[in-house]
Amino acid sequence: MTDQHSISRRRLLSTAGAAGAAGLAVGGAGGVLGSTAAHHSTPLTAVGSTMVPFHGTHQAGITTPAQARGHIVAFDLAPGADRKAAAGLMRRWSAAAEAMTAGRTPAGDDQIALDAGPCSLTVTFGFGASFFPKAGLADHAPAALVPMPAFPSDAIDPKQSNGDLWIQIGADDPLVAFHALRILQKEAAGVATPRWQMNGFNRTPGATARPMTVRNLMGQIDGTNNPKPTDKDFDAKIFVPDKSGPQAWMNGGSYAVVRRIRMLLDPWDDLTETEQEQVIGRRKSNGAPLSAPAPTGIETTPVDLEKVNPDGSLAIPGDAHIRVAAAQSNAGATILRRAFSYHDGYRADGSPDAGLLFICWQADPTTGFIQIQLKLDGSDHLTRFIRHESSAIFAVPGGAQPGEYVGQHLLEA
Ligand SMILES: C=CC1=C(C)c2cc3[nH]c(cc4nc(cc5[nH]c(cc1n2)c(C)c5CCC(=O)O)C(CCC(=O)O)=C4C)c(C)c3C=C
Ligand SMILES: [Fe+2]
Repeated sequence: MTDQHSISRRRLLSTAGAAGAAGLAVGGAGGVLGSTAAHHSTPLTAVGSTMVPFHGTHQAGITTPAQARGHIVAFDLAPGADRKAAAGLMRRWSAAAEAMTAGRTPAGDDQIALDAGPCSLTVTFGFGASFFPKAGLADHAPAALVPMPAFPSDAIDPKQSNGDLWIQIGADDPLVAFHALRILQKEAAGVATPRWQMNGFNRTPGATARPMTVRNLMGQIDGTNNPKPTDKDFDAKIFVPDKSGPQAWMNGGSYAVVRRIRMLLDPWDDLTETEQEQVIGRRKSNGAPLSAPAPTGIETTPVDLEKVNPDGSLAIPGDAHIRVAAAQSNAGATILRRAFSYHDGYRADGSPDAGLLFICWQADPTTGFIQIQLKLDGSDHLTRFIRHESSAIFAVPGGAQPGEYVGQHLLEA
């Protein structure tokens, strides 16, 4: 097991999928924080000094606990940029990401994150389907990187969707996250241009009395029933199994499905709390499933989809989100959800332009997100309170080893 995986896994387990209040601090004199740590006369806090290693079997930012700040950005290759140019860009991006995630200053630094530690910074890189023909690598395009089907309730903006290259940045400090975004955008000059960019957030570590699963902007505890790295079939469901041949470059990788989902918060707020709980199938206060009697039910109480109320009705309604999305309702389909909330101001009608930057991870999008969304769209009560407005699927290769860059096995195949 790699350092990255072991640190991430321990943090994930210690916080039950929540943003950790105090991650593993890896720093101090002579530690991995390097030059930035040396500037500090007093030690950094746990939030500042927590480091998620860049190198590993899998890229960081997949099993890493939710971070307080996120940026996702898609780029298109510039006209004439070929495989060699793309390889140079991935090499520069990886070098900058490795330095910043270790708390060191990258080449061409602009001092935005000066004084801060790595703050759990992760940088995750992916390739969209349109990348492969442009880079002369059509024969290496993974079969799993299928076009996203159009779902009946979709309201997708193509300009805010897809893209040749994708970066997900997460950190527990907004300046550290922006710094990474700015450095990586500057490195792309002449090779790739931003296509779309979105900003998200989660709880700040330490904001709650104990580490908790995050709440979304509808006020629900969100992320409870995610698969855990300790689950027997976790790796098989979330990561691409090793193979040989032209797609071996995806060994240890995963597929990211990205959906910007606006929440219709005004109609949602018109519901009573009980009605809201019926939409999801869990209590808002503590996340307990509606099949667990209050007050004994807690967030981790197993869901009982068969449970009936004394009046004969289902305890978890037939159209409740957790029933329709459950693996049992979708031939075992399993995804790892790792979202950020967003708020981009107000729409013309005065309603908040806010919701979820829904990012989920799986070994194969067809048997993951697509399988579940085919069921949700139409039969999930939550559909009436959300709009899917942008969409993308990215092939996210395995992590780089020291001395390598992300995507090297593709670009130098
Ligand atoms: C296609 C997959 C999914 C989409 C799109 C989606 C959107 C979405 N979900 C919430 C809020 C919650 N989701 C919860 C559970 C849950 N959601 C999905 C899948 C999608 N959600 C799954 C597979 C599950 C787990 C189901 C189970 O087996 O129990 C929950 C409950 C708590 C939890 O387990 O995380 C909430 C709350 C929103 C607001 C949203 C779109 C904006
Ligand atoms: Fe959900």
